[in-house]
Amino acid sequence: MPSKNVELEHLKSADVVVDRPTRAGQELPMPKRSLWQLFPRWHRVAKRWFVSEERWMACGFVGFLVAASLGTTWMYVHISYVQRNLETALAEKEQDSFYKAIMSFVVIIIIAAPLFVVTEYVEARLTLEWRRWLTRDLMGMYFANSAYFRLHQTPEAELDNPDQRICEDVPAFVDASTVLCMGLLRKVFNIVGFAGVLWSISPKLVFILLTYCTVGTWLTATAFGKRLMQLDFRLLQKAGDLRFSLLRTRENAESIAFYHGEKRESAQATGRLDGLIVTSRLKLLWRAGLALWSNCYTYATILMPYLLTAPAYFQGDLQFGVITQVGFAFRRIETALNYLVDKLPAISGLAAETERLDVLFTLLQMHSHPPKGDVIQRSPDMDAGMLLQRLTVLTPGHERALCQMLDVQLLEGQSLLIVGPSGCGKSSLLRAISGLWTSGSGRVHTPSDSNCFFLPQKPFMPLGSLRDQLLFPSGDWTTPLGRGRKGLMVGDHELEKLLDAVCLPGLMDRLGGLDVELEFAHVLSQGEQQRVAFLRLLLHQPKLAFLDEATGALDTPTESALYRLLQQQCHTYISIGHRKELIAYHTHVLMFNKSATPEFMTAADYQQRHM
Ligand SMILES: Nc1ncnc2c1ncn2[C@@H]1O[C@H](COP(=O)(O)OP(=O)(O)OP(=O)(O)O)[C@@H](O)[C@H]1O
Repeated sequence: MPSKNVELEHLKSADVVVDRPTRAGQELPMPKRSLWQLFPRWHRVAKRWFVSEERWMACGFVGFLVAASLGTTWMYVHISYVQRNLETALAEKEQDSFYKAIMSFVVIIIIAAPLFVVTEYVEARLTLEWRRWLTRDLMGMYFANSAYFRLHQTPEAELDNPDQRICEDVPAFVDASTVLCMGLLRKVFNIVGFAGVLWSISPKLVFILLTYCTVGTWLTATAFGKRLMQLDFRLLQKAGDLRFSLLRTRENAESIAFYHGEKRESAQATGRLDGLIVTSRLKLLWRAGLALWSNCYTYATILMPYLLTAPAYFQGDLQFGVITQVGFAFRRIETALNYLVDKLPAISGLAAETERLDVLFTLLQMHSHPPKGDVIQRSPDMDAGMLLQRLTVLTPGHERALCQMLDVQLLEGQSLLIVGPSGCGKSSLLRAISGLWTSGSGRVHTPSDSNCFFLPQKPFMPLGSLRDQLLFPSGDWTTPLGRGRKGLMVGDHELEKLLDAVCLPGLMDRLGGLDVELEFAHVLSQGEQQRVAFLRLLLHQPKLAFLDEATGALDTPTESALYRLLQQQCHTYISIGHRKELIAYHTHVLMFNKSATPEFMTAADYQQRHM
């Protein structure tokens, strides 16, 4: 795996916007690449499915579509000859040839009708299966090794709206790639097929047409392509920012309502909407310019076949049907050669989606593997207890050392209280021990991950029933395709007893049973959520538990009751807390001070010195 710095350099040198959701009105730098330079990036994203375990399915779909396109082109070439015979027969009043040509038409229609339907179906299936695979691939990387968390830790590698990239950019990328690639393939076949037809009539026609269309395509891509792509990129970003701002309002509805912060939030969302509209207006103008140029360019080609073939017809060197055939072939080649011009808006949209997905893939690849090199080493090799050896913890961007050269040994049955002023680095130490933060040095020895349990400051309430809340992160979970299960089977009676134990008697009845599904993050108070989280800890019976101000919202008697339970059921634990009453439930104390070298001592020593 390339080193993090090399990959970040790659992102920077690519002029990619790697930023958090933007402030209203804030103008972001846009990619400076031309459309042609984006091809390697498109290829990098597109090929993933075609080299995956599903490559046979992917290649099968593509193989069928290539064969169907060849068949379709052959049919169109055939139609041009049938039409030529038909019109010559009409002009020369030859009945037999006329009806023969009509019969040929009927045969072609009988073959073409089902072929078109099947081709359309296979193309749609290809798009669907590709989207399914790519979305799963991205989501797999997003959830692997806590990449969803790490993505937002270092400022230089933070990117805007990953959810939008996964949910909206993937289908748009897959749709546009399929439509454009298959369209391009058909056009190439058309060019080859009809250039042959034209060549057999007059090679001069082929040269004139090729020169005209090549110059036209180059002019269009240069004048409009880059600018449209940049605008598409900015539009996607602004749409994501607007959605992000509304999402944050929903997530923090209560706090915003208490603060009466709606004016500011609404102004911010409106500002983002305005930015989106301004960019959309600009894009409309550029698209109108492109349409004007394309129209002039295309209409000029209508007259060309007549002007080029009429002199030979007037001299009696060409049949009447040949003029129509030349017009037909000319139009098909011209449309094929102008494909890139016609599809420029779609191509610029695809370019923007490619850019955004490629950056997401690069960052996820960087974060979805455990980091190597100069980082904190973790060894999940202890049966119980914890050992920190010469541990130095830095903030993810290496701006600040939060603790240096820390040595701590905690044996089975011992417990540690981490104390210190707000912002000194207590939670960060737990992040480093759990492996979420890796910047720094030294070694952390703990029991295996499945034998450790972390209670964060803010309990997470997953979507699901009350039972799901209590068993999280284990228990059953439902997906549209069925139910999944991860260990831990607990009876209703036992859950009820545990609810009583964590001072939540009657919660089950109050909410309507264990299987009722509610928005628990809103229905339960902060303290109730902390007690539910505490129940999870008791249920999982870890060998080592970490509690980051996990009882901060509770009154002192309830907090004491929970800690007594913890002492009985989980003998080795580490807590962060500000209340002095907590010392009674711990054997040791780690005290952070201003020097970034925390002091490790017994609880008795701490009490002697500070109380
Ligand atoms: N992702 C980050 N990048 C840079 N600095 C960070 C990041 N996250 C936290 N910090 C900084 O690290 C310092 C320690 O934060 P931490 O959350 O560990 O404090 P704490 O001691 O647990 O505080 P509190 O008691 O208020 O919870 C803070 O100054 C914080 O601003």
